[in-house]
Amino acid sequence: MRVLLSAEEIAERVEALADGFAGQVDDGWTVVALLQGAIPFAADLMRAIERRGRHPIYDSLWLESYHDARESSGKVVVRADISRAIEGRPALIVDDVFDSGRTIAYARAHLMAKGATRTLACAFVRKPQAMGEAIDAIGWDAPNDFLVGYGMDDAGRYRGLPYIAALD
Ligand SMILES: O=P(O)(O)OC[C@H]1O[C@H](OP(=O)(O)OP(=O)(O)O)[C@H](O)[C@@H]1O
Ligand SMILES: Nc1nc2[nH]cnc2c(=O)[nH]1
Repeated sequence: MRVLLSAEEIAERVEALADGFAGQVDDGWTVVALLQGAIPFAADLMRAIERRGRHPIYDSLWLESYHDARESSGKVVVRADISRAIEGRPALIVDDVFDSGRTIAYARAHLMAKGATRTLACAFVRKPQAMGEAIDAIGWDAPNDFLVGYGMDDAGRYRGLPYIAALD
């Protein structure tokens, strides 16, 4: 395992993202974390947003396309939907990694179909193949490795690593 981004570097980047969102994401917004991978990043980002005096609603949407594989199945499946009405509200989608872009594109379409007024999307990590795909904010541009840590898993393992590493 090669460590690529330390816990300290992650924390600095989360604060910078929260600074960027604090002017936009007010109490009328819903923050939607994409399970399972978004959990550590969403927890850090929500706390950073709350520290800036903003109190959006928190919800989560469980989407899956990789299962235990290192390549996307190409098909996004909803395992569990959001728990509150999103109709008439803007949503900030939060995910751990933006790779093909398929998961976030699906989440945007899903929330808009349920009546969200607009979506912003944020992933902590962007992989090279997602360059040019639609995303509103990212924390870090990663190399083209298979990554683990800070929410990212290998068959369910390593999600709790406080740093991001490449698996060789
Ligand atoms: O941009 P993409 O190519 O769609 O890849 C990104 C998605 O891949 C992972 O989800 P996964 O299906 O592995 O579920 P998980 O969140 O439970 O790990 C990750 O959490 C992102 O949601
Ligand atoms: N764990 C993990 N999940 C992903 N989903 C899309 N890209 C990745 C990656 O690099 N690592």
